[in-house]
Amino acid sequence: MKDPFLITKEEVLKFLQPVNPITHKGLQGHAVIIAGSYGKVGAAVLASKSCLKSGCGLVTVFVPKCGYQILQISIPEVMVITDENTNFLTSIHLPLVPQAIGIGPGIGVELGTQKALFEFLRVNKSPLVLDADALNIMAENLTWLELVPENTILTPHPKELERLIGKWNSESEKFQKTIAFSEKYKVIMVMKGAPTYIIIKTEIYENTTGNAALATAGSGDTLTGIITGLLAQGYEPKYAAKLGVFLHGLTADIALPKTGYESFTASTIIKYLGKAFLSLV
Ligand SMILES: NC(=O)C1=CN([C@@H]2O[C@H](COP(=O)(O)OP(=O)(O)OC[C@H]3O[C@@H](n4cnc5c(N)ncnc54)[C@H](O)[C@@H]3O)[C@@H](O)[C@H]2O)[C@@H](O)CC1
Ligand SMILES: Nc1ncnc2c1ncn2[C@@H]1O[C@H](COP(=O)(O)OP(=O)(O)O)[C@@H](O)[C@H]1O
Ligand SMILES: [Mg+2]
Repeated sequence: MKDPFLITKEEVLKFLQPVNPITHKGLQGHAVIIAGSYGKVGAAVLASKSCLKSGCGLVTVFVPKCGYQILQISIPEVMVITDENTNFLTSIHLPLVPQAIGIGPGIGVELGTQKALFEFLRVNKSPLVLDADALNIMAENLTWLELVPENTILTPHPKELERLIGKWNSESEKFQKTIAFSEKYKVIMVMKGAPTYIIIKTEIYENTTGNAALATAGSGDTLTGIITGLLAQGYEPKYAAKLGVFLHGLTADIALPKTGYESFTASTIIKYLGKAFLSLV
């Protein structure tokens, strides 16, 4: 295995985009988050809130009908479109072409949702982040990966990674298989963990931020929102992935002295995103 490149503050400062003083929401990117099902609407709330707080101009969330009021009340800044179905997604139609889409947190693996994901992938042209149940569905239908745009970002945790690439017998085999997967499907693999690695074809990047406080429900859902928000702002996929994991980890490093490991939650990631951005400039 090649030595990984480190994702450090110095590295991310090379491609961090400055904010244009005369920008407006229409220039800051419109992101869509497709997430949630009955009992897991929280995943949609966390992903869309973190997406907005990554600097994106407009965020629309697509949820089953059961998520409508929850979203509208918990995040008034986010626009909501609902599926025709009540408890899970069955038909994903967007009345806009967004600059980026994040799909998967909390959507479940119902047959109707699987069909909806396939139809969505057939027509979608926007840059994409695939997470959670979108990955679980794709793992059973690997040929669908031929439908995704080049450099689509996949964000598996170790179990999701195993579902995608199969079991491994050693760390080096895990990397070999992930590299082969990234090359075969022309996708960026964010191998979440402690630490998180990003695989782009044969290149390996190792994140230098983050700590065990991130081992909490919804932590990955917020990462999906952050990376999608950065993609929508025009970051190239490789930079959106690197900056996203760096900022996500940084929130935990900044918050830890105040929250301790125990009381840090996914909402704390969102709360500290501003401080993470500020610590870069
Ligand atoms: N508030 C919410 O609505 C939440 C919704 N969630 C959604 O719930 C669905 C199920 O996701 P889960 O990830 O819980 O279920 P999975 O079945 O995909 O993953 C859980 C399994 O993965 C293993 N695993 C996870 N991280 C690991 C690590 N770092 N090292 C080794 N093993 C690891 C666990 O031990 C467990 O066996 C997803 O759609 C997800 O987005 C979760 O994100 C939790 C919060
Ligand atoms: N011990 C740890 N140290 C650093 N980061 C961690 C640790 N445990 C989990 N994380 C991070 O937290 C996130 C967990 O994602 P995931 O398992 O998808 O959560 P969820 O599905 O509940 O939202 C990943 O970004 C992972 O890298
Ligand atoms: Mg997850």
